[in-house]
Amino acid sequence: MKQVTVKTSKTYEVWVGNGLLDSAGERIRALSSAQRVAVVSDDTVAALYAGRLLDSLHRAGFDDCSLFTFPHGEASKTLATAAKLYEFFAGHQITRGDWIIALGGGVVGDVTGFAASTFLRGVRYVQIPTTLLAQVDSSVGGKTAVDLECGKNLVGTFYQPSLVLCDIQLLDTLPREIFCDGAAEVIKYGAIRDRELFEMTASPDYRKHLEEIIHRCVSIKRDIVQNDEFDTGERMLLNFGHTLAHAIETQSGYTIPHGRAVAIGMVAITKAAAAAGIVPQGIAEELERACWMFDLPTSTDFDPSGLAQICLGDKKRNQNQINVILPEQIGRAVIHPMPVEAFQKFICEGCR
Ligand SMILES: NC(=O)c1ccc[n+]([C@@H]2O[C@H](COP(=O)([O-])OP(=O)(O)OC[C@H]3O[C@@H](n4cnc5c(N)ncnc54)[C@H](O)[C@@H]3O)[C@@H](O)[C@H]2O)c1
Ligand SMILES: O=C(O)C(=O)C[C@@H](O)[C@H](O)[C@H](O)COP(=O)(O)O
Ligand SMILES: [Zn+2]
Repeated sequence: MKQVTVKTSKTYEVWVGNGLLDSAGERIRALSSAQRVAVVSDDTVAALYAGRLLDSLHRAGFDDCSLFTFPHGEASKTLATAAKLYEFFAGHQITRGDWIIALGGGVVGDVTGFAASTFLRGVRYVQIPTTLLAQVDSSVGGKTAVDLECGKNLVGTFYQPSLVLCDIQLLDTLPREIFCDGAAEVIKYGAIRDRELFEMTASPDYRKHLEEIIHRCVSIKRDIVQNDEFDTGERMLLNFGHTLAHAIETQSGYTIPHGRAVAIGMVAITKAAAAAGIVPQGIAEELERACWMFDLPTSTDFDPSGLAQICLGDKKRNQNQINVILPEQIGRAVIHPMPVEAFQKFICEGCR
């Protein structure tokens, strides 16, 4: 079992290990005198794990627990789902003293966090991430969001969870492609901060090192988010590959999963930067090889000028400048500001 303490506007623990789902009730009870708990999940995850979570909550004396589920997938990460959550919380008389639990992947975590941050202007919530992606990345750091048709995560808040429980055993039921989506974010963490992690990712006995890998990613995220909770500087490094990824997801009508889009985004932006002479040759190929180990795609057929246009609506643009994250080497990334016109040319020429 490993533990990471995150000290931001809220201080909280992230636990990484086996068996955390069944002890969730007592761990939450140690922090909370809530009378009511609302659990939010998607249909797939609820069928697998909600029963065990509810049993654990009841054992810990939470007698008034309710469960809301929505259809799985990115298409549910919307204001419409958030609105249903508000009605559900109100209908179950959730108060500011009660707690909300997000049980699921990044979609459940992001939309539940968003609803928790806005319902009654803030109800405490716990993240119990059930995908690799959610355990290494989305459950920590307090970015919450919903998508708009025209762009990814365009509505959201910064609202830290009160506890994060990463139960590695829950990953046993993940289909391989969904596990591999998470590997894209692990590759990102290695590429921006930790060459050893990057190499560990590429090792054949990857699964044996999951606790160590999740712990390393969460620790990197903790360090970055503690320095820049509100994404005005260093935190932008966590966006390596993401501006393009978000454009790809949007262009696909959210049918291309986030992890796959991030894999394409990291490789494409690094290739474009190498072609422009901004980063050394060879890094994109190293990234590409790491992605291929997880059958992650590394290129797209979408028209680059259309993608560049969508990129300009994402969060890394500030007036006439856009911040592009680039790896100078595996293990070290930098924020490279570009004028908007130069960025469009950079994407159109570099991503063909
Ligand atoms: N807030 C952040 O910092 C942050 C960071 C990274 C990604 N994200 C967001 O996370 C989302 C992607 O998350 P994701 O990849 O977890 O997708 P997801 O939540 O859609 O989960 C993927 C699929 O796996 C299923 N699933 C989840 N856990 C399972 C389990 N244990 N066993 C079997 N099936 C399971 C789900 O039902 C779903 O169909 C995107 O919306 C992305 O923008 C947010
Ligand atoms: O926590 C962060 O900061 C990240 O950028 C992590 C990303 O992996 C994640 O996909 C995040 O949701 C992207 O944020 P956005 O602000 O670019 O929407
Ligand atoms: Zn991401």
